[in-house]
Amino acid sequence: MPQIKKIKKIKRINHSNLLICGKKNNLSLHKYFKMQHWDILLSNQVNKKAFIETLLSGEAKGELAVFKNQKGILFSDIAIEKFIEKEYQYDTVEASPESHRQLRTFSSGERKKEFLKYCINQKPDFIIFDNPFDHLDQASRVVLAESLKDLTQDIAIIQIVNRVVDVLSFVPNKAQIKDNTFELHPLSQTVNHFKTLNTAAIPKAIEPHSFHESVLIKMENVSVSYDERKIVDNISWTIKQGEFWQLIGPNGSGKSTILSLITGDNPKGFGQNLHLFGRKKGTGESVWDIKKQIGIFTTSMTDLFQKSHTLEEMILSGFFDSIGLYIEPTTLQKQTVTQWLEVIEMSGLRKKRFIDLSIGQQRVALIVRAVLKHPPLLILDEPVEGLDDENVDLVIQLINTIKQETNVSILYVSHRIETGLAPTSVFELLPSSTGSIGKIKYHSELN
Ligand SMILES: Nc1ncnc2c1ncn2[C@@H]1O[C@H](COP(=O)(O)OP(=O)(O)OP(=O)(O)O)[C@@H](O)[C@H]1O
Repeated sequence: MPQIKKIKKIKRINHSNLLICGKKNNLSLHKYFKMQHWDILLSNQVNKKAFIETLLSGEAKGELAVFKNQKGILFSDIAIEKFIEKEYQYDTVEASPESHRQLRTFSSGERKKEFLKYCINQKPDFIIFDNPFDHLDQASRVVLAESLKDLTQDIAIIQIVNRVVDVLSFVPNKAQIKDNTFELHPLSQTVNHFKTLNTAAIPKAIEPHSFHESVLIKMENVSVSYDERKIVDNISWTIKQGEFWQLIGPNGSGKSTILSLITGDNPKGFGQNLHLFGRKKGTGESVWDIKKQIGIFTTSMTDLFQKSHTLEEMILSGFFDSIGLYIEPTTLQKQTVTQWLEVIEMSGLRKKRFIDLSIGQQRVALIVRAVLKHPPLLILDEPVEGLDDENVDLVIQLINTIKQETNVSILYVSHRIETGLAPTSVFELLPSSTGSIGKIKYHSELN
């Protein structure tokens, strides 16, 4: 933004501030003079944690040096998780004292709202928002964007995003950071040409799975209540072999609840008309009977692989459903992983530690691990959250290829509709006062 415009804006803020407050001391004028709002697009190559540290510790350089000696606070999913853990551990209510409720009892959207109030109460000079729109449904996104816009009247904001679509139009200063020099570059809106995966040769399953019926999951009039509050009401849904479903629904509509029924983890499935891989829930099946039919990716799985496993070992461990590699893999298993690494173009990284890979590489590798045995059902729970546009593109290519080249059924859960993703069916949860009802929004038999 040209300097002249910035000065005009600063003058206006000072003026309105004087009108509202009657008087302002020099310190406040100084503060308002420095108030700048930034939107920064970060590639996944950038060490985000380190970048945020530089901002909070006042070590940022160049144009961001304005935040030196200012009190900053971080608004992020990790900060919220830490709060939830702390409140749970000490049995306290800190983030939302007026509600007398712990943060964990709120839905994702509500948590963000409560935590934002908490951040504002700390009276910071600036707040860093790390991908604040992740995990939010469309309506909650609009509400949060409005709150951020209002907030810019009083507190400087620095929004850090990984996707161009999340850049806010009302934030005047925009830049992108491409590497760990943290150097600011002008934000380019041009369409990038991303890498194309070599997806022609997806390795076949070493052993065909043992489940051959066409219906994998069948729920009829399934309902779940918590504390006498109905969450999902009379859900009927069938998932068949080879289908590609996307499960959508606003925050709190019950998507995770439905997933936990499908994975056999939710005891509320007992006594209901719920059939998992040919068996009615609660007829003596073991959790293992269900788990072995499912390959799963959730973002929290990344944290499981924090030791010094190499990329190759991490993927190989998928054959044994273990977190580390404790059994010597067979030659065939090693060959299969070698082939997969070629598909995802990561052969050169096979001996690199998984934790040293970029977040996008980790994500692709974890999805490969989940699909390694060609399970009847692959569950992908928000697989592109936190990724930049380039890595989103890679993950979507991989998912579409799994659909085209294998008979694995895919259940993809996300708030975002990705333009490149091609689910053939969509199941939607629609909240009501008596729990969410389920609706097949779209279903193609041509799988
Ligand atoms: N164990 C539980 N005890 C009490 N309430 C619960 C429990 N698990 C989920 N809920 C409530 O059930 C509702 C649905 O939650 P669920 O996590 O299934 O929704 P979701 O669609 O996955 O939400 P989001 O998109 O925000 O992750 C929420 O109001 C949640 O607070």
